[in-house]
Amino acid sequence: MASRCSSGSGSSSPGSPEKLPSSSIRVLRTVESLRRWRRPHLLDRRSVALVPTMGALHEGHLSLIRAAARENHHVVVSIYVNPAQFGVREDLSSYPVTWDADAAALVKLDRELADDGHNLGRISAVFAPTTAEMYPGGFPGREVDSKGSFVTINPVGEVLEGKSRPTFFRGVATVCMKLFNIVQPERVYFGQKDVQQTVVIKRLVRDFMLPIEVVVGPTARADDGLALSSRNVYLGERRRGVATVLYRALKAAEDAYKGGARHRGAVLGAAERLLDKALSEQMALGPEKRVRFEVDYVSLADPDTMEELPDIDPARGGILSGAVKMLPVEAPRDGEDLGHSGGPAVRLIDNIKLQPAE
Ligand SMILES: Nc1ncnc2c1ncn2[C@@H]1O[C@H](COP(=O)(O)OP(=O)(O)OP(=O)(O)O)[C@@H](O)[C@H]1O
Ligand SMILES: CC(C)(CO)[C@@H](O)C(=O)[O-]
Ligand code: BAL
Repeated sequence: MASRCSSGSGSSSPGSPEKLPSSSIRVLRTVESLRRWRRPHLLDRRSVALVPTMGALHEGHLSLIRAAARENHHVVVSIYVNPAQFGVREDLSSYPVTWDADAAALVKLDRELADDGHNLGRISAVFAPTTAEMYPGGFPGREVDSKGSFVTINPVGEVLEGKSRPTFFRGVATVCMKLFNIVQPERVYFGQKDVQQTVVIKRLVRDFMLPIEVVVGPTARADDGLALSSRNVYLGERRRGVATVLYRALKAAEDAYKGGARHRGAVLGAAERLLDKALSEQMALGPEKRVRFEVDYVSLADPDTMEELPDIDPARGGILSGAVKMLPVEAPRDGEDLGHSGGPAVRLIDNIKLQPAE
């Protein structure tokens, strides 16, 4: 369960660099300190990887760090909850901040990496800046019409997640451009769970000629298939039991594709039927038992543009994706676990890559 913690408590003595407790992982909080750490590695030709995160680390993040350590001499993990990507009515104020648990997870993983002879590198640094550091001209605001130095990647940033969250990809692209310029990584690691984000980042790298390789790691899932996500802590037990509905729906659509369906209606219809049935079953239960959810979208899109597909070209495959809003529990039972911050509505996303079939 996530806990709130206002600041990091790395170990340091006067004059020595701050490190995570009992480790060699440096904690760098300023652009200047990161650059100072980075400079010698530009000269000694040691490769540096960046794994950008917003903290509240889970196995999905750790799997990206493992992949980065296998292929690079140094791994930098950034932990920064970037306000610019949260809409004005989104969950910035309650987003889980779990510095101590994150630090412990990184130290444990770093030992594991050191013991495994197959890795090129380990976790060298955590970059944990403040918003004043990341937005030196002053934070430009979270409104759609806020003025400031933003990076926009359209039209891919306007559809699907971008339609529901109009400032989201502007915030992501802007902060990633900053992180890439600060860290100057050879490789960056992103998760397939946020598939549209990976497409936006690949465009950013291509269109701004950044000398960076974008690596996408597979979605880490719980045993029942739910995609791991920092926001899962909002769910509480009752909604957690139903939260796999989106994954099951996408699986049903994938099964239709694997069974030979190629038309959009036939593929997505399988997902929509599962969602309708699951919602009807929930609504038949009383308010003290049921879980209500709203489907934001279910999509079948081109893997390179995220534009909707009328049919699947089996030579190219496609991306099945969706977003579902799990509504707050209606009639909580005495002592019921409602989740982090009292269990507000929580928007879950997921996707499945339809592999080329021919
Ligand atoms: N289940 C997962 N498997 C693989 N990568 C993941 C998973 N969840 C997140 N990531 C990746 O980790 C990186 C950092 O993501 P972030 O810190 O936002 O975590 P998150 O769990 O996606 O949080 P949120 O609940 O806010 O979406 C992103 O590249 C994201 O795609
Ligand atoms: C890439 C990212 C760290 C940018 O803030 C964020 O969008 C995330 O955690 O996926
Ligand atoms: N993993 C995506 C970050 C966000 O939803 O803000």
